[in-house]
Amino acid sequence: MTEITGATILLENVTKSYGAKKAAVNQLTLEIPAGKTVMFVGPSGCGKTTTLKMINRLIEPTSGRIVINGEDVTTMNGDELRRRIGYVIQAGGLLPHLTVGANVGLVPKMLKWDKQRIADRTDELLELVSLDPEIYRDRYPKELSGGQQQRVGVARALAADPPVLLMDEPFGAVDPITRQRLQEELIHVQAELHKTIVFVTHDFDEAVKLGDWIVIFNEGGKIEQYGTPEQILAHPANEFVEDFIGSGAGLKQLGLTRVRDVDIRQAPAFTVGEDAATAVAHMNEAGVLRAIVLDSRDRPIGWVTRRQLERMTTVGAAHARQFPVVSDSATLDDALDTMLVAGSSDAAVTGSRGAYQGIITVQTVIKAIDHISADPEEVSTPVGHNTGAIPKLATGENGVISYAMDEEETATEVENDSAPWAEHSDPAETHRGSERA
Ligand SMILES: Nc1ncnc2c1ncn2[C@@H]1O[C@H](COP(=O)(O)OP(=O)(O)OP(=O)(O)O)[C@@H](O)[C@H]1O
Repeated sequence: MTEITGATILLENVTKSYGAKKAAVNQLTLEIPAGKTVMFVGPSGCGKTTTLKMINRLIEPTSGRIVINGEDVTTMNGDELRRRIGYVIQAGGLLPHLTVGANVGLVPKMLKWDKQRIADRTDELLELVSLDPEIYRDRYPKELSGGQQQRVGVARALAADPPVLLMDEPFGAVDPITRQRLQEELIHVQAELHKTIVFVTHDFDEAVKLGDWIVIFNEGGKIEQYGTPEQILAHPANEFVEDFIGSGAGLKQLGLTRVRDVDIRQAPAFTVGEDAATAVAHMNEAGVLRAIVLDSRDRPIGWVTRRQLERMTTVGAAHARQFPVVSDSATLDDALDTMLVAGSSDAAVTGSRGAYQGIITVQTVIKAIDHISADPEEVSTPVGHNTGAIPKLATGENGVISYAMDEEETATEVENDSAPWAEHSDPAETHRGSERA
């Protein structure tokens, strides 16, 4: 079984009123299962950010309770709480006068880790978000692209290994292609780490792509539907949800199938510096006319023809002709898009940390479209409503909570979650002053 390092979050009958106005979030009860990614979507001003920030108490609820892994955190010291919760905002929120390495190592340093441990952790996290530590560790944020800064923001939020990650429109400020890459990387990071991620977005397609669960909010933090992307697309709960999804619901189902779910073809691949004659021999054996060129970290950098290789002594990068690359966590929608934009009928597929997996072709995608099922599996939905009713909670041994309304699976996840929730720290600490409501 995969280890879940995230924590269960329960908002219990939570209300937030700003002054005398109608409540921004009204009597919201919401369960966020451990180790899952839950997306908050809804129209502007419906209370997504308010709800998110009540979880780490950057915004204090007017009433109600917040329970994390069975522990009521509503009245605990807010700074202490935020040290246990990673927080990622748009553009990464990096400190401009600190290097990338120092930004990532900020919280470990505050926790007085020794220098070597901080350096090791920083490099490990930069690798995790696909930034070569040798190249980026000593750069300053302004020397990075928007997408790279955002990756550093994610690395920093993970530095002290918090069980919960709150992400507030983290990819809102980057171009669509970078956004796609960042989304795919987050999927890879989450597949390795199994954090509990709460993610606010304006973009329904992003919610479909990243979410295990999606909460569709209406004004006042009212939950219109809480379900898996498949459930919501196949069975929108009401007109509001239908309107929100928009007209392309059928096409959006393409966004539910990942590259890794379809047939990825193997194609010969050789690393820069390998003996060219041996490579040609392999190609002859396989009966192919072109091969993928990989860098020393197994990442595809382009392709060469057999004829080009015949003129080389070792496989070189110089002649490698670029071609589109998609992650195996990309949706078929994105993969097709990438190939069409590049004018190519195939693309290299990469896995974790950008390593080469094989190739996907337009033909494969078209074939897969025929097999997309419109009938989602039955799964039990976590608790989520605005009636103010609180699920019956029983606190058992070791502060483990169980829900009378809940299914066995969630309760098991809670019990299995032995992550030392109390020992973590918040990498976003230094910028939270400006975020405080
Ligand atoms: N500090 C504040 N003072 C007064 N009202 C506020 C404050 N912050 C938010 N609000 C109001 O609370 C409601 C919910 O705001 P919130 O930022 O949570 O919405 P949102 O769904 O995240 O919106 P968006 O998608 O536009 O970011 C809005 O009506 C907003 O005007």
